[in-house]
Amino acid sequence: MLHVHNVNYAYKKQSLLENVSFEMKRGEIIGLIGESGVGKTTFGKIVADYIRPDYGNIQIDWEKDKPYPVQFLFQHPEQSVNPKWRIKRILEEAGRIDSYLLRLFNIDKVWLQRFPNQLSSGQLQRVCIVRCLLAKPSFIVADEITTMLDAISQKEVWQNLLKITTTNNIGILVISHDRILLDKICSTIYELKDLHLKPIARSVRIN
Ligand SMILES: Nc1ncnc2c1ncn2[C@@H]1O[C@H](COP(=O)(O)OP(=O)(O)OP(=O)(O)O)[C@@H](O)[C@H]1O
Repeated sequence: MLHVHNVNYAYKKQSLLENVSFEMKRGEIIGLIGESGVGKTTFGKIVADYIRPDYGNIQIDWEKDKPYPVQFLFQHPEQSVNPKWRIKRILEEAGRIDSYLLRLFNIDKVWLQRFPNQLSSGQLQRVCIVRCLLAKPSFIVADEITTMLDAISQKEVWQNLLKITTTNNIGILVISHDRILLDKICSTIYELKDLHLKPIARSVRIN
C-alpha cells in the first residue's frame, strides 16, 4: 500500500497542493487528470520521491538496499537516460536484462549497442518502460508516457504494460490528458483542481 498523507507543496511561492491525501494499493490502476500546469507531474514526482513535499509525507514499504518501490516514467524519455551510456548499460543499471520483456516491448537486440540519440522517441520510451520494470517496482507513475506514439503503438504499449503489471501486482498512477484512455484502463480517476485531488465519475468503458 502507498499512502500520501496531508501533502502541501508550493513552487516559487505558487501553491500547487494543499493537504492532499491519497492511497493506492498494489495492482490498482488510478488515473490523474487536470489542466496543464495544475501540478500533476509535481504530484507524481512527490509520490515517486523525486521531490520532497513542504509538509506531509509518503508512507510505503521499502527495503533500503533495493531500488525505491515507486518508479517514475517521464513523458520525454530523453530526460531520464544518460545520453553517454549505451542502451545495454542503461538497462543493466536497473537489473538483469530479461529477453521476455525485450520481446514484449519490441526492443531489437541490435539497439542494445546504440546510444539514446540513435533511437526514436517512441523506441526510447519502450526501453525506459523495460528499464522501469527491471527495477521490480511495486508502483509506477506513468506521466503522459505514450503521447509521442501513434494510436496503434499506444494501444500495444498499454496492453503489454498492463499485462505485466497485472501479473506482478504493480499499481500504476496514470497521468494523462487523454480521458478516453483513463476511462478504459483505470478503476478510479482523480482530477487535480484548486490544489486538491477530487475523484471524478468514470464514463462507460469503451472497448
Ligand atoms: N522544476 C520546475 N521548473 C519550473 N517550473 C516548475 C517546476 N516545478 C513546477 N513548476 C511549475 O509548477 C506548476 C505545475 O507544473 P506541473 O508540471 O506539475 O504541471 P502539470 O499539471 O503536470 O502540467 P502539464 O499537464 O502541462 O504537464 C507549473 O506552473 C510549473 O511551471
